[in-house]
Amino acid sequence: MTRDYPRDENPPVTVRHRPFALDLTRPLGTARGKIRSREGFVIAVERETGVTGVGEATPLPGWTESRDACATALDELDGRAEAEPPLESLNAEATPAARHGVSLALADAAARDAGERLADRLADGAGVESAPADAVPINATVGDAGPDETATEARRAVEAGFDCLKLKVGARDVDADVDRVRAVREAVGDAVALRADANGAWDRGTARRALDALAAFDLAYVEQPLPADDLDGLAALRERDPADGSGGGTGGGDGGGGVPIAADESVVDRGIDAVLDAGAADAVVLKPMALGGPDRALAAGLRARSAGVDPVVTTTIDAVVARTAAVHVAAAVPDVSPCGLATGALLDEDLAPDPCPIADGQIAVPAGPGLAGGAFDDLRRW
Ligand SMILES: O=C(O)CCC(=O)c1ccccc1C(=O)O
Ligand SMILES: [Mg+2]
Repeated sequence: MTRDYPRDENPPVTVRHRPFALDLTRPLGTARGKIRSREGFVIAVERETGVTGVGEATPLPGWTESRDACATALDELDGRAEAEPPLESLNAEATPAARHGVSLALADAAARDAGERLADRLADGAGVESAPADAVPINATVGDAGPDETATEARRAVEAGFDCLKLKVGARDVDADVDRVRAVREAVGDAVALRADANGAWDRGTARRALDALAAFDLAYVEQPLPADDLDGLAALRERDPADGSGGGTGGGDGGGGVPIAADESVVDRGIDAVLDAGAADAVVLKPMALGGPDRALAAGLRARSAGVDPVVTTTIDAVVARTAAVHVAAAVPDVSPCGLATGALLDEDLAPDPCPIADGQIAVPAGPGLAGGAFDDLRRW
């Protein structure tokens, strides 16, 4: 028999986890090095009602805790039946991936028990009034390669229906990146939105030079042109003074005719409030795995939105469970900008078939209950 629990009361759960390792089809080149493989944990929490929720903790060192630290945090929860949500013992700053995995599994279980989609559950919990979308706009992710290969990849993405592309920059000198961006713009034409992600590679002078040179290519934004902690530098690149009385992040435009700025690593390292308060960004990139869970990523997105800053949800090249969760998070953000959720094809293999079809530059939000109905049932049993 299923017992109903009021939504704020958490029934006892038993937590389990097991490791996985997945290779990328080919390494994703970034200014911070190549991502070649992803190692993480599938989490299952079983409620007293008999319902099992599934989650994923896939740490990416540099963005989250190490694999060992994640394993240690999860080991401490394993097999324990708890009346209190085990989330209390997981620190979102110290072990964000572990907290992500457990909070996702708990939310999946709660949504399944309630017969709701995860997106609806998340939106409800965060006080979002509008109903989550059934599909979310996405960008294609184009890695670091020479101009010809980058342009070919970009053209292929457009042929596949994408109208927003994000390319990695910052691993080469500025002139080489300008050549790559020019090659892509010429290959795809003016109707496609282009983003460039420097992953914090530039110093202030280089960033200024890069933005001036890239201004010719009508970029939707440059992501993390400066190191994560240089919030004042980011604010200055927007050509607006955060202390001029207009407040942080109220503009939502490009702050003075230049290239708009997005913050990614800054949100992880300094927190969403510091980024918004500093007026450091026109857009913020939110990675649920690095921010400690779908709930925390959604909360950050809503804070950004109310400060006039555009939220964008992306993955850390996660396996299918966490990618699907990120799709639900994005769906719960009203009018979300194109999100970096088309990363499944970067993996050579996966934990389960992908329940989120991509078409016409959009990714579908799976019907519930929970993450994706029965799609991950094999992952609940081991
Ligand atoms: O945003 C995307 O298109 C995909 C996600 C992505 O680029 C990424 C993936 C892993 C680690 C860092 C990043 C990043 O945005 O910097
Ligand atoms: Mg980024």
